[in-house]
Amino acid sequence: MSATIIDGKAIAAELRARIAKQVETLKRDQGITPGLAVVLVGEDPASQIYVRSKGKQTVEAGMQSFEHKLDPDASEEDLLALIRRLNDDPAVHGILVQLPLPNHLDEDLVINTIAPEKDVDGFHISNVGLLGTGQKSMVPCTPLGCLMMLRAHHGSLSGMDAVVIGRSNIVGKPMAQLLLGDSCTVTIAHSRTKDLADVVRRADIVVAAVGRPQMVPGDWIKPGATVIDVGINRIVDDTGTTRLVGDCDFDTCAAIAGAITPVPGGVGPMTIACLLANTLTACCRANGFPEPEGLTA
Ligand SMILES: NC(=O)C1=CN([C@@H]2O[C@H](COP(=O)(O)OP(=O)(O)OC[C@H]3O[C@@H](n4cnc5c(N)ncnc54)[C@H](OP(=O)(O)O)[C@@H]3O)[C@@H](O)[C@H]2O)C=CC1
Ligand SMILES: Nc1nc(=O)c2c([nH]1)NC[C@@H]1CN(c3ccc(C(=O)N[C@@H](CCC(=O)O)C(=O)O)cc3)C=[N+]21
Repeated sequence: MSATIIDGKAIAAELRARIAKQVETLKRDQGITPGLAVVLVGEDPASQIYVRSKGKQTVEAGMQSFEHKLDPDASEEDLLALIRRLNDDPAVHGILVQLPLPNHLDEDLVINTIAPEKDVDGFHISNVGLLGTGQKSMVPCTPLGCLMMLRAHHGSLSGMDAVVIGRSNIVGKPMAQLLLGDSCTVTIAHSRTKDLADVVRRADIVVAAVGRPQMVPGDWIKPGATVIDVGINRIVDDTGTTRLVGDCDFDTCAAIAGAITPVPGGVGPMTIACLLANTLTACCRANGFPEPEGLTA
């Protein structure tokens, strides 16, 4: 293996420590505690794990955590009413509705009901538009975490060729916007892309956000390129044990890449740290305080 491992877990811990310090100052000097509300509809076990871990890290950063659990068959009306209540609650600076939602709920409607300034996921159409036009917005946590790791490793990304595999609204598209904002030449690949291997081979930066275990092999990677693996896939390996793998085949990619993020311990921890960063940013904006430095794009 030759690649440098980009240690998302360590970078996230450092980010959370900086956030905790600023939260403490905010509480001491202004008497204000940033608050994050997380809404979970249903009982998806993976979602429950994420929500628990978000709540724990929110409290560890000195913030208030509000958890709202709704039955899997909760009505859209009830969910929208809850969101409106949280929009009006001055103790809540950030609102996250865990996705995916059960099929009977209109995801776009639900997201667009969140007040844009409290939309710490950055999924509201206003935030998507602001990001796309280079204006101040709430930036989606996973792509923001990826950008922070890329900047930590490279400094400037200007002029680099970046390929994002995946075009979802929550990862692929905002990731491409952020890379463009940092002056990369960006290609977005997806399930209809022809000759994906050749497209990926051109990239100095590969961001894989597909949801297919170990899909990207090392021989697609340009020697020395940086690989950011967003995928979180649970597989049962040859020995019968369940483990977490990314969208990239770690061993073969690490043999060729210049740098790579591991799964677990890469993008995942950065996502949660960026959620806390967005909550602090939202709290400062809501109160007219100066924005904390280095927490957003
Ligand atoms: N670490 C973290 O914090 C997070 C991790 N994730 C993980 O990231 C992964 C992607 O998530 P998400 O964006 O929500 O997933 P989606 O399922 O919404 O999107 C997957 C994308 O991959 C594309 N795709 C599927 N198959 C192929 C293929 N064979 N070749 C090329 N492209 C393909 C799809 O193309 P098309 O549009 O044509 O269908 C689609 O654009 C998942 O593993 C998810 O668990 C997600 C969020 C946060
Ligand atoms: N509204 C909304 N916003 C999200 O940001 C959101 C969402 N819905 N739905 C689900 C996805 C997924 N996601 C992850 C967050 C952290 C880890 C994470 O911390 N992973 C650990 C491993 C955790 C484990 O062991 O399962 C790691 O990669 O090291 C993973 C995945 C956020 N998402």
